[in-house]
Amino acid sequence: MVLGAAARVAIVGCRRLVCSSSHASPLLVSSQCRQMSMDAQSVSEKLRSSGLLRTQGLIGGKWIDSYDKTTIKVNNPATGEIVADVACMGVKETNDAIASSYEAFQSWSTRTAGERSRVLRRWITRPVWRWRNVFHGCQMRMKLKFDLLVAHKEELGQLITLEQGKPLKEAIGEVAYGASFIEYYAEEAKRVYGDIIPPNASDRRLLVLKQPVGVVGAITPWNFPLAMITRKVGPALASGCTVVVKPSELTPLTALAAAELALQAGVPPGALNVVMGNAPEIGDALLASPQVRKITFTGSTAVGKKLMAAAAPTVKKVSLELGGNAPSIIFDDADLDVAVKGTLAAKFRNSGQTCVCANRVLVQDGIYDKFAEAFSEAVQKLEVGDGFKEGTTQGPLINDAAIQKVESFVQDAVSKGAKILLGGKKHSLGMTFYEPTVIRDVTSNMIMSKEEIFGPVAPLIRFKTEEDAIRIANDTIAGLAAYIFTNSVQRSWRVSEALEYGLVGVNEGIISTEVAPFGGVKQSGLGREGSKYGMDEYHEIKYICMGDMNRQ
Ligand SMILES: NC(=O)c1ccc[n+]([C@@H]2O[C@H](COP(=O)([O-])OP(=O)(O)OC[C@H]3O[C@@H](n4cnc5c(N)ncnc54)[C@H](O)[C@@H]3O)[C@@H](O)[C@H]2O)c1
Ligand SMILES: O=CCCC(=O)O
Repeated sequence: MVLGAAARVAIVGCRRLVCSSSHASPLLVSSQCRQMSMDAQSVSEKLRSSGLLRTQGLIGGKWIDSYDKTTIKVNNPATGEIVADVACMGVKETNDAIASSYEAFQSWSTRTAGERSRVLRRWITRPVWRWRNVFHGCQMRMKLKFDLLVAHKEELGQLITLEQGKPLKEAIGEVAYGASFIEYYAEEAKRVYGDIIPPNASDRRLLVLKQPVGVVGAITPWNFPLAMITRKVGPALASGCTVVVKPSELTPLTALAAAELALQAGVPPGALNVVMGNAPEIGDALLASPQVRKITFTGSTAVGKKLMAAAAPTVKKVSLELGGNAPSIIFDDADLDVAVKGTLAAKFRNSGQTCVCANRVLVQDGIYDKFAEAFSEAVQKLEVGDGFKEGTTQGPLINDAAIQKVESFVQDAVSKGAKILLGGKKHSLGMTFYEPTVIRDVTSNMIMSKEEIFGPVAPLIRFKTEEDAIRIANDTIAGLAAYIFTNSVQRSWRVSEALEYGLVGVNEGIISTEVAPFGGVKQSGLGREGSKYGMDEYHEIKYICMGDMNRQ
C-alpha cells in the first residue's frame, strides 16, 4: 500500500525515507542547519536537564532509539538551527508499538471509569503527600498538588516555540488549551452511559452498551504540537482505548515531553506510545494492522483522503480533522471595532497557520473602505519576530515550502488585479518570516479564495447582499469554521443556519474550546473532537437483547 510521501522535514540518515524526494524542504537539509543561538541553546539545555527534551520514541513504556539508530533533525523555524536529533522510526517500531498497545488494551479497557479518570487527572494534576512543619517542629502529612502538564507549562511552551516558532505567550496558551482536554475527559470518563430501550416483546429486555473501540492510531500536525494530541488522547484513554501517536516530524519534541509526563502520571506501559519518523511507513503500518481499530487524523485534506482510502481494507473507524477555508463575513451593521478585533484574532493567530483561520474576509459594500482602513491599521501593529523575543506576536512560518506557497498566492492575486494595502512580501528578518499582509479587491478566481493560505495574509472580498455573502462563503469544498460580524440577532441566526460549516463564530474570532464540538463538514472532515461528542468517536455501540425473561 503506497500512501505517497508528504515529508517536509530533514531526515538525516533515515534508512527508509527517500531523502532526495522532491517533497523534502531544502531549508531543512542538514548542511544548511546552523549552530544554535545562545538563547535557544540555553532553553534547550534547561529542557534537557529537566528530562523533558526527549529524543527517543516511546514503545511499551520504554524510551527507545529507532532500531537502526537513524535520526531526524528537528529545527527551530525562526533560526534554522538544529534543536535535536530524534529517532527516525518506521514499520518495525510501529508494529511493536501496535502490539504493546493491543496488550495494554486488554487491561486498560477493563479498569473502572473512575480509575481511568484518576490517571488522566494526574496527567495534569498529581497529588503528592509531604511532611510539613505545622507548629514548633510538629509535623503533619499534607496533600499537595503537583501539576504535571500545567506546572510544566513554561517548559512545554518553550518546546513548542523552539520547534514550531509561535510566540512563547501563545505557546504557553496552547499548553493550557491542551491540558483542558485532559481535564475535560478525565471528568467525562465517568459519564459514559448506555441505554435501556422499551422492548418490542414483553419477554425481552433491550440494552445498549458503549465499549471502547480498541487500539487507536493518532496522526497529528505541526501547527498545534500539543493540543492536537491531547484532543485525541484524552477521550481515547478516558474511553478505555489505547493509542499509538504519530506526531509531525517537524514537531515531535512536544509530543515526547507530554508522553514523559503521562508516564509520570501513571498511564500504564503501552497505553500511550509515540513513534515518529517516516510518515508514510508509519501510516501504512497503522492502516494495515487489523489490531488498529480506529485512525484519528488531523492534517491536510490531501493526506486525510489517502488515509481514509487506506483504512478501507480493514474497515477501520476514521475521524478526520482537515483543512479549512474560513470566511469572516463583515456586514454593514457590524460594530467596526468588534469586527476588526475578531477578524484579526481569527486570521493572525499562529501567524495564520490554523485550520480555523479566517482565509477570506468578506466585507459588505457599505463598510468595505472603513473596514479596510481600520483593519490595516490594526494589522500594522503586529510585531514580527523570534517567538522567544518579548513582544513578538507573529512568529515565522513553519518552513520554506510554506513561504513559497504564500508568495505564489500573493503573486497570483496581484496578477489578477488585487491591491496590496500592507505587507505582501517576505519580512526583512529573512528565514521564514513573512510580513502581515492585507490585500483588497480579491475575487473568486484568485487561488487564495479557493485554497487554504496558511500564512499571515488577509484577502478582502467585497459583497453586496446577505445572499451574496452566503453564496460566496459556501462556494468551497471546505466547511470547517466561519465567522459573522453583525449587530442583527435575526441575521446572525439566518446566516449561521445557511452556512455549510461545522463551527460558526458570531461576533467572535476565537471559538475553540474543550467543552464544544470541533470539526468540519464537506471536505474538512468527519467526526468531532472536544465536548461529549468527541467521546463518542472512541466508542462502539453494542446492543444486547435478553430473551426469555418471563420464564419462572
Ligand atoms: N481540522 C482541524 O482540526 C485541523 C487542525 C490542525 C491542522 N489542520 C490542517 O493540517 C494541515 C497542516 O498540517 P500538516 O502540514 O502537518 O498536514 P499534513 O497532512 O502534511 O501532515 C499531518 C500529519 O500527517 C502525517 N503524514 C503525512 N503524510 C502521511 C502519509 N502518507 N501517511 C501517514 N501520515 C502522513 C504527517 O507526518 C503529520 O504527522 C492544514 O491543512 C490544516 O488546516 C486541521
Ligand atoms: O489548527 C487547528 C486547531 C486550532 C483550534 O483548535 O482552534
